[in-house]
Amino acid sequence: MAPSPSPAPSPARRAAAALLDAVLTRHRPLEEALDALPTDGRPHQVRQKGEKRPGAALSPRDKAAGHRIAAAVLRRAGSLDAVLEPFLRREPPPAVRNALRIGAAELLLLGTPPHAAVASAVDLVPQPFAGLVNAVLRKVAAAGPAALEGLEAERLDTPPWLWTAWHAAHGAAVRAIAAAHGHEAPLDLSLKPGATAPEGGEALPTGSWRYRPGTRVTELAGFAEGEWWVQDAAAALPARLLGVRKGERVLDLCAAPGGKTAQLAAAGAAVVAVERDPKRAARLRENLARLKLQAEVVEADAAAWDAGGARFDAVLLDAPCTATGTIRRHPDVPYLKRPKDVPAMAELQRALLAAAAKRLAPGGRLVFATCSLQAEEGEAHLAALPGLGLASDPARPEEVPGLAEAITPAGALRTRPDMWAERGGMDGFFVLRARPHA
Ligand SMILES: C[S@@+](CC[C@H](N)C(=O)[O-])C[C@H]1O[C@@H](n2cnc3c(N)ncnc32)[C@H](O)[C@@H]1O
Repeated sequence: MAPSPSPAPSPARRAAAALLDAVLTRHRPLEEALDALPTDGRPHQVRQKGEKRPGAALSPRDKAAGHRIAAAVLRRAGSLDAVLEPFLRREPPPAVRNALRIGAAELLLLGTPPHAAVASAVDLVPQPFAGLVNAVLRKVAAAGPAALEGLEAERLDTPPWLWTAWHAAHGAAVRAIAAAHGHEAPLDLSLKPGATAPEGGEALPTGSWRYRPGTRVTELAGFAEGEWWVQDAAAALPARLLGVRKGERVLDLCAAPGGKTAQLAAAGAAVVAVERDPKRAARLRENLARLKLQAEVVEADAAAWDAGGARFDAVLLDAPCTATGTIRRHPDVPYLKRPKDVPAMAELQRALLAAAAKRLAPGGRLVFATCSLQAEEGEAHLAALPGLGLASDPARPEEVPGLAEAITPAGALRTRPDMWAERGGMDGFFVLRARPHA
């Protein structure tokens, strides 16, 4: 009698395996891989390489569960591999390694009952590897979450080049930064003036509202009505520091998806928002429409666009960067970025900063921001200001309530994921404000 085929693994684990393959093997962004997962109702194509059988349908719930499992693996892959290490005689193929990581994450981090975690990980791999995965994960299950104790998780879960760079830039805080990356971030909202915050949130001193990690936007009242938008508390600081007033002409460079455009427009400024990527510009327009806010959206390269010679009272440049300040929200970042990306991004930022300075009216002010923890993409840009005819305009503690610790000796803002740790942390941003030389 032919052996009966093994049961299909749960759609959520199958999705998690596909997401890990995309990020770890093919170096694709997690969000792109998530978007590529087929939505409910269609037979899904998430299969192991060479596998013939069609998969089950992937519901939004399974997709969310698969995302959660994959994110847990990405956050703690170094620690999970260290637990698995003693039980492996040789390196398994990537798909088997990922199935082991999924099983170990379910056993040690996500509280899945051992039988379900082991059986479903076994079902993810081709038959010749089923015995290995079963044997290894049974040993991990026997050790339980105690297997993680005593490991130097912060270092194991951080690529060495990032650790070295953060240690050089942020000193002893590197350990707390790395520890913060082990946890899912809360959901932060920015509210339109006069809007009521959805229930269950905490008002933060800087004006954002915070909801527990895992909160879904669809759970909260007021989304469709355009009462608020999702924006990390630290991401709301650059526009806050620009301090725009009603009627001012404001230029928002590198604007999509538009969190900062929305802040500026909601403050009553006449905003011109420049975004190079047409798809992202379309998203920016959609977001503004939902929020019932106005801005002129220009699809252009901010480094080359001259605004027809126009000058602005205030310019915000939220420059593209390596995004190492957002690892809590994007745990794929450490696997996608390489050391050489940092100087390349810093060079692009210098060009954009020079272009932004040219658009500034006499007496105007400019805010430059990146969501990176790398000093080359942050603190190093201060040195360029005099050459651009600008002087730093230091942030004052009353402008960032509860966050005076983020003001650097040079007057810039440097937030880190370990700040406000008791409240759930914040993204890592660098923000400088400057004005033309007197
Ligand atoms: C950090 S994101 C901006 C986030 C946005 N400011 C917000 O608050 O929602 C950077 C954006 O810059 C855009 N971008 C990158 N290079 C650009 C350029 N040369 N000119 C204009 N936009 C650019 C990217 O497509 C991306 O949408």
